[in-house]
Amino acid sequence: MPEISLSRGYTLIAHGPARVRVLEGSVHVFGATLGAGSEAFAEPTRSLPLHATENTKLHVETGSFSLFEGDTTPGEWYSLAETILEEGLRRVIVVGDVDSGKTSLVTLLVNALAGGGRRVAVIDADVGQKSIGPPGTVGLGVTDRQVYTLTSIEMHDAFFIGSNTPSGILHRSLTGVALLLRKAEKLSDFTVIDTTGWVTDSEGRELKLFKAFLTEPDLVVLVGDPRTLAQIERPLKKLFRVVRVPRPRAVFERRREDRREYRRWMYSKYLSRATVKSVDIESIDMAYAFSFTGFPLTPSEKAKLEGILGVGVLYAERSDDHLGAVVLSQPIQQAVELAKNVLGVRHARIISGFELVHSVVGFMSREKYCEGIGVITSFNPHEKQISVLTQVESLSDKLWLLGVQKVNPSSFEEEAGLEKWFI
Ligand SMILES: Nc1ncnc2c1ncn2[C@@H]1O[C@H](COP(=O)(O)OP(=O)(O)OP(=O)(O)O)[C@@H](O)[C@H]1O
Repeated sequence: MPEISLSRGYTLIAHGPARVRVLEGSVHVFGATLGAGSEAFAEPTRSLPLHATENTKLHVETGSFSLFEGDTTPGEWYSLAETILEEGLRRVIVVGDVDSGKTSLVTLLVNALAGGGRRVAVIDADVGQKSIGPPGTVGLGVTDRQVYTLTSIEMHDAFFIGSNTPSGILHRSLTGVALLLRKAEKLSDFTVIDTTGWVTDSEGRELKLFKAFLTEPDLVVLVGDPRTLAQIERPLKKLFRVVRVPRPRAVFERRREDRREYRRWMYSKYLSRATVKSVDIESIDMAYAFSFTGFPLTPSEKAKLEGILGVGVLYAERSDDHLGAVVLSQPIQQAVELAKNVLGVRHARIISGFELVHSVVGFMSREKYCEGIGVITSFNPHEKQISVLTQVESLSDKLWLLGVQKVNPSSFEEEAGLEKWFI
């Protein structure tokens, strides 16, 4: 691939996946300086604006490129960063529409605030288009150095919400932000919170409002179209300091397929060193599910249940209002109703176990909200074993959080997921 001479003042936008090496001179990417010898990688479906601050020579490998005159990053973004640093605004939340440039602005703020002994925490609550932590999580990373992309900040911890959208589970997203903020502020001088681009309907607006109520930011930054953000801006202005900044002039909008492809890349990143581990189903404790949450039935209760259902029962449990069972074949509905009556429960979840296959799970421990994620690869009814592709060790001492998303463990492509609370 060719060498490119980039004149001072021009911006070369690399569309990922793309790799660029600076041969001579230097470029700025969201405020981070890349000098001669540095390399930059634009993630699949994302773009990196390389702004030449002097006459520069680049070596470009793979990817496509566009050239712009001037800096495509708005001047207001740089002034905003200066204000935050000068006034010591420790807690900043960035809110905006999809593809408004939120993540890029957060990157620029990190670059302006980190360094000189200062540490910056980023809480990445953009669960569908993650930079820090796998998809379906709120992630926390801390850095004391400049980064040209947030994905290079290591995940310190995360909170698995179990879905690529907070829709219907706002409480999980809010709890994740609250818990990680507590951790973030022990580790850093500044915390910047990135959010999803979901700002338009009532649930999306509520999520943003509650995130602000919960985090009590020193500054709310609204990025993008004022008309889209008006219903968030007015209430927030009454309570907090709010500033509005424009979106960059060269943002490249991503289609639904691009967003899926980006998630595929992120899943592969977090599962690339994973191995398949097998666990006895009786040793699992789960949340975000009905199954694996009740008291296991004794052998005699299980035998009685088999008699009522008329099918082999591998595992069964109950709580005050639910019966959960893993069975060898599906019983008839009347038998399930009879079992509910006999046990005096309102709900029955009778599963074969195969429903779980390819589900994404999160693993929580006492030390970390998220030790990592995994993909259930198989269910062996006769051995009562579940196998999971994961980097996490010793799965039976973790709390399993069952996600609704399914992912193919070989290609990492998303598959149709579970209905919430189906299992
Ligand atoms: N100044 C800029 N010049 C060129 N491209 C940019 C600039 N700022 C952002 N982009 C690109 O535009 C795309 C969208 O930006 P970004 O991901 O920051 O927006 P977002 O609002 O966080 O998106 P999402 O809706 O996924 O949350 C990205 O590929 C990003 O690299």
